[in-house]
Amino acid sequence: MRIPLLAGNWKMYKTVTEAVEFVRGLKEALAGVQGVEVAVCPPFTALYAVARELEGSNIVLGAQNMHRAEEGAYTGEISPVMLKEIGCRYVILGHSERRQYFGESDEDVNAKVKAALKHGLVPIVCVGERLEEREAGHTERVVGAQVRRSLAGLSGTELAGLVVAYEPVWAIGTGRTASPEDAQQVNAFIRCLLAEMGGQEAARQVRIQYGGSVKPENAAELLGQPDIDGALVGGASLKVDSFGAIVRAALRE
Ligand SMILES: O=C(CO)COP(=O)(O)O
Repeated sequence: MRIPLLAGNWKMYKTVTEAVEFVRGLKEALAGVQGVEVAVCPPFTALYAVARELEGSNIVLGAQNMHRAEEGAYTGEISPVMLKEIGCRYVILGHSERRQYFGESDEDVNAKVKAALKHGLVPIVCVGERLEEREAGHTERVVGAQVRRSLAGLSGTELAGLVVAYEPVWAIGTGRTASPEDAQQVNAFIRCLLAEMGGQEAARQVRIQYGGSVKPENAAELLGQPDIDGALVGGASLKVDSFGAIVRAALRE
């Protein structure tokens, strides 16, 4: 059984004060919740304070990005060692906003994935097609290439332990969600590909999330699909009520 992972990607939202206040509310809202894993991924500045606030709770911590090197002269960057020490379990890698605005390639993502695994962080590796690619019928070709390149050179055991997030770019922050059937189809395709890359057992274990305008109203149907093992939530993860409702939708499924 794959335990669904509901992760909130806060992007560049919330000061330290706002983050701590939010997490206090979320802890209360999710007290006693079991059977799903819940993670929050605040901006770097709030990680330390949020980590302290989460101690002893059923919510875990993730970061939104990292550098591939352990340390070095890379002004403005954060290393996997730093994230691990602060208490992160997850790190989002290759988010489409990183690819689009910061020029991250699949090769960059691959190097970061390997560095994350080396330091005991679980990567949440994001893939997804743009609107024109979907409309041209190239979704599987684009997503397939991203998966193959971003996860190249990993063993079956390594693949089994990570998380892939299918996030169609046209559904991010637009209010436009992939239909549950479309999302299921791509997630199942990714799982097949991972079976080719790392074997059936790895494919059976790896968790594949869906992301892109997930909200309380559509969460249950998306999370009810057999190959959707949780959600990577942007906007709706910034409010306790909406994120809590999405977590509860996963519990029902
Ligand atoms: O990019 C996302 C999560 O990583 C999705 O963002 P929205 O949920 O705001 O569409």
